[in-house]
Amino acid sequence: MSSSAAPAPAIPPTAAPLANVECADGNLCAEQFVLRLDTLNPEEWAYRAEGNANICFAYAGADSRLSARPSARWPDARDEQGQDVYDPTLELFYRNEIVTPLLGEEYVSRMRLVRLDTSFLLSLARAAEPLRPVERRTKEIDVDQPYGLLALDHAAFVATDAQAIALELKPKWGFLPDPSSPYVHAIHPAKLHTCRYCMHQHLKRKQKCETDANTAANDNTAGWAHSNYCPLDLFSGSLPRVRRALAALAQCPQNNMRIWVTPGPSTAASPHLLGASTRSGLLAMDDIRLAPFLDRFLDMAAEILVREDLLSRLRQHQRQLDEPGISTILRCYEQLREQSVHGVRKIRRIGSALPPRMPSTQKETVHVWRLMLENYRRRQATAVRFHATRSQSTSCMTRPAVASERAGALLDVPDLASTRQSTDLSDGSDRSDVSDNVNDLSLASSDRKQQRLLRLHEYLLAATLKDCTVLLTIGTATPKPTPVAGNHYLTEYVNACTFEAAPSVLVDVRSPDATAAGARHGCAAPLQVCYKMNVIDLDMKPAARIPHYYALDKRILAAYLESGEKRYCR
Ligand SMILES: O=P(O)(O)O[C@@H]1[C@@H](OP(=O)(O)O)[C@H](OP(=O)(O)O)[C@H](O)[C@H](OP(=O)(O)O)[C@H]1OP(=O)(O)O
Ligand SMILES: Nc1ncnc2c1ncn2[C@@H]1O[C@H](COP(=O)(O)OP(=O)(O)OP(=O)(O)O)[C@@H](O)[C@H]1O
Repeated sequence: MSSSAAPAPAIPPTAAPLANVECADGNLCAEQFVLRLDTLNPEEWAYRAEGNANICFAYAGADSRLSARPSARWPDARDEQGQDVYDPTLELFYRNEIVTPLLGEEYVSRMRLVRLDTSFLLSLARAAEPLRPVERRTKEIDVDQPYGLLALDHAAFVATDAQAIALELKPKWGFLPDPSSPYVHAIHPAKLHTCRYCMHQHLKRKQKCETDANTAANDNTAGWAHSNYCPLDLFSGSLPRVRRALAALAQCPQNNMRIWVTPGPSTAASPHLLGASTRSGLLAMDDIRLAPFLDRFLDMAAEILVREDLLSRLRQHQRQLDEPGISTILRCYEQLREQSVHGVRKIRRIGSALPPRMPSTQKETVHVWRLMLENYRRRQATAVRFHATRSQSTSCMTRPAVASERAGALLDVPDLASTRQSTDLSDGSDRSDVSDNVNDLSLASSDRKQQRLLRLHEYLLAATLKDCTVLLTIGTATPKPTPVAGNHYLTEYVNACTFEAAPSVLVDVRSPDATAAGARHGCAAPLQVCYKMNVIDLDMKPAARIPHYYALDKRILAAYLESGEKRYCR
């Protein structure tokens, strides 16, 4: 049990969007984000789930007025040789200012920082340990984290008692590289027809075999099932293909699909959706209680995924931000690191200058991210204009001519592609380190090194989008958000979020597919459902991970080529 000195600030129910407020020194003010929870009681928080970097606890207190259950999450101890210092204010900045504008406020809900203390975290860690997946227990929960992130529970409806089933999807990489990209020569031909996920399956299988061999398992492929899921199906926008993707995931979910159930009072329609009253929580895909309604549920989910724009946005940004490919980005990274070493003394002399090297302070990081977004958007706008012009006037252009014109029009960037092989990328002597300043990093700048920095950050943003998770929560009743009364310490947060971002939408699933599914289950009438979709796990990926990405990419490709499979994902 912990208590902090300051009282909880009131959050008005219609709070203005949580802006990133900068202090006079230009850094982000942590206090602007912080929600002080005076009475954090470990007994009110139950272990929910964890990933590779974060652990999530859900509110499980007895206060029935709080029908929404916010979840607190924070990263566990990280192992990036000190390069990866977790800065929660920076994480919120990144989420609010960089990711949200691309994915849309309707899909990314706001979070608050909460002060945590070690005794609270120790209690949670102790209670969670037996519930944690065995394979994750090699990492300890970091009980020294000063802050956690408070989020709405996206697997449930807020401030209502509506029954809900939540489909958690980790879609991964939804694109193949563009064959007309100016960077295509740096991309292995196999990657033009087989997607990253499908290739990765071979490496995962190999790694599983190696682990089992080390642990002397009898059958070294026991427990491993090769997934038939292809992200290109999920991202295709075509109902049958999306449904096929969900079916493949349901058959072999790996870490890409989970189903959560929130029980609630029965309604006339709910038995069709829920099938059984289930204790709140995770349902195994082979749980017998899931069987009666799984097909129908996935039919509805597929329909909603096709109607909503989220996957299409994710795919578009993944692909465009990833365009140079990891080999090119690795070269940028190496060059920028060299410049960091050579340029640092000169940079200090010019005070507020932002050099074309890896940012080393929060202020520089914020600045680079903002410029990256601006640069990216400008390039997108140029691409749209270019394509519009081309469709009017280039009917007799040859494809290579189009490609090079496109590169010229799109890439105010380095031509990273052509410099990749040249000595320029490994040239660490930098006059420009002295002359570049914050303003010089404007979009019109043709400075290659600055552009490398921005493209590297684009790649890191792509990495976030390639690893995020989508929660689609479906209920049969229309949730009616009502303010929560009372003095519980979470009340204000729940109320603020309920009114800021209660995105539940009523949808009438009347497609032939849904009706057919209804008929199969003895429910021919179309079912009215409400749903909400949210993206979670939008963590910033550290630049220090670039060499790992490169090494992993090589291992994935090698395992795929070694398998002899030749897959054509579309
Ligand atoms: O590189 P990948 O594609 O294997 O992705 C990693 C994920 O592995 P997956 O292939 O989905 O099983 C990995 O997931 P698991 O731990 O395998 O469930 C993490 O999501 C990791 O990100 P982070 O360490 O949490 O920041 C992910 O790392 P990033 O690539 O997002 O940095
Ligand atoms: N706001 C939320 N509502 C409901 N569940 C959540 C929420 N945030 C996190 N979770 C649950 O906690 C799990 C772990 O959180 P998260 O995905 O952020 O961790 P991670 O370490 O970043 O994951 P990964 O290894 O995939 O990168 C999620 O898979 C999800 O089940």
